[in-house]
Amino acid sequence: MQKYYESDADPGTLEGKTIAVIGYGSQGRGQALNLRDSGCQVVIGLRPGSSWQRASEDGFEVYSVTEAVKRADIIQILLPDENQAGVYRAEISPNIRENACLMFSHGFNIHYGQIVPPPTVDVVMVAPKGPGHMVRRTYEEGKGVPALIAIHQDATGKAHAIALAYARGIGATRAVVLETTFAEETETDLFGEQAVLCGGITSLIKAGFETLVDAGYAPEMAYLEVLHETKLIVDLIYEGGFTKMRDSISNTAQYGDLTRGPRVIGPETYVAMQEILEEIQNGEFAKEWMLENMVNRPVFNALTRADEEHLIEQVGKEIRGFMPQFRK
Ligand SMILES: NC(=O)c1ccc[n+]([C@@H]2O[C@H](COP(=O)([O-])OP(=O)(O)OC[C@H]3O[C@@H](n4cnc5c(N)ncnc54)[C@H](O)[C@@H]3O)[C@@H](O)[C@H]2O)c1
Ligand SMILES: CC(C)(O)[C@@H](O)C(=O)O
Ligand SMILES: [Mg+2]
Ligand SMILES: [Mg+2]
Repeated sequence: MQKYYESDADPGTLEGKTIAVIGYGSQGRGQALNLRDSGCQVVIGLRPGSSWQRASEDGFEVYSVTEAVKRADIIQILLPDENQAGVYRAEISPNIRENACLMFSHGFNIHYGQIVPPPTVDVVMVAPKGPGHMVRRTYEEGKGVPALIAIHQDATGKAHAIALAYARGIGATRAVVLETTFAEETETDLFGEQAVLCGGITSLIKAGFETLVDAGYAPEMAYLEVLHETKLIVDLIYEGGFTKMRDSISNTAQYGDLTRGPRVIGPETYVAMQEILEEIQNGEFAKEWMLENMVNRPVFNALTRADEEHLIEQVGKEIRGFMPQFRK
């Protein structure tokens, strides 16, 4: 797999170019602040609302999406995936300059054909492999979050150099940048967040919590055991893989881990993961998510509310309130 580091990117590629960051949420804010600190010229494109005020308070020139796109050589679309196609049709497509570079941090809309850019523009991806808040925090610490780059369309012959320079601007080349395709990024990203990072982990924690509470143990005990300590264990895995984590836990824990873990994540889970991956690959998930948005998200809202009201969230709020590391 092709990998890039700091010395592979030429920051001069972005000299004299205006980058319009469209959207100022998790990724928009993190990427825009990092780019500015790296010496890039950045404007923000938004609709009126709370993000507008935040971007202005952070010292950015903020415009409507239409005005920002008119000023831009590079347009990084950091709107929610479900809003991108509508905004693209109404405000980006009519105003985009010939030879501009259209950029994404996730391939969803290009891969599933929701946005079809004209052949006169570059279409690239720079996708940080981490939440936007961490993109900013690690940059401020002098480090970076790894990123993926991909080229969908190279109208100018400079698409690759722009993507790499942008990745450097957000701090990603301080870690590592991997070359991929829109298809590979989209499918692996959706699978990861559904089956492991977000869906898998919350379901696992919830199942452990409910099992302990249903058996009569105190919710506070269950919370500390299966949620709070998850981070401490995952930090060790993150730093040095399973081996470092297992070096740090007791032999008793390690024996339980090796013999009981596969009973929790057994053949049934592999089948479910396979099905989830197939729904991503054949476009079924993308279609379901687009339709869910068209009917004002009944499933999304009901399931979000149910989890917000779950005992684990109430107990967690109370326990974190006692711990100094969570106080602002
Ligand atoms: N959240 C992450 O950490 C993360 C990580 C990797 C990739 N991504 C990708 O980055 C992109 C942005 O995701 P996010 O989570 O940062 O989004 P977000 O929901 O945090 O922020 C979206 C921003 O767009 C603005 N916005 C929404 N609708 C708008 C409209 N119609 N017109 C103008 N502005 C509008 C919002 O006010 C907000 O500023 C997505 O493609 C996502 O898949 C996100
Ligand atoms: C941060 C994630 C989960 O990795 C990203 O893919 C997202 O969609 O927010
Ligand atoms: Mg994602
Ligand atoms: Mg992701």
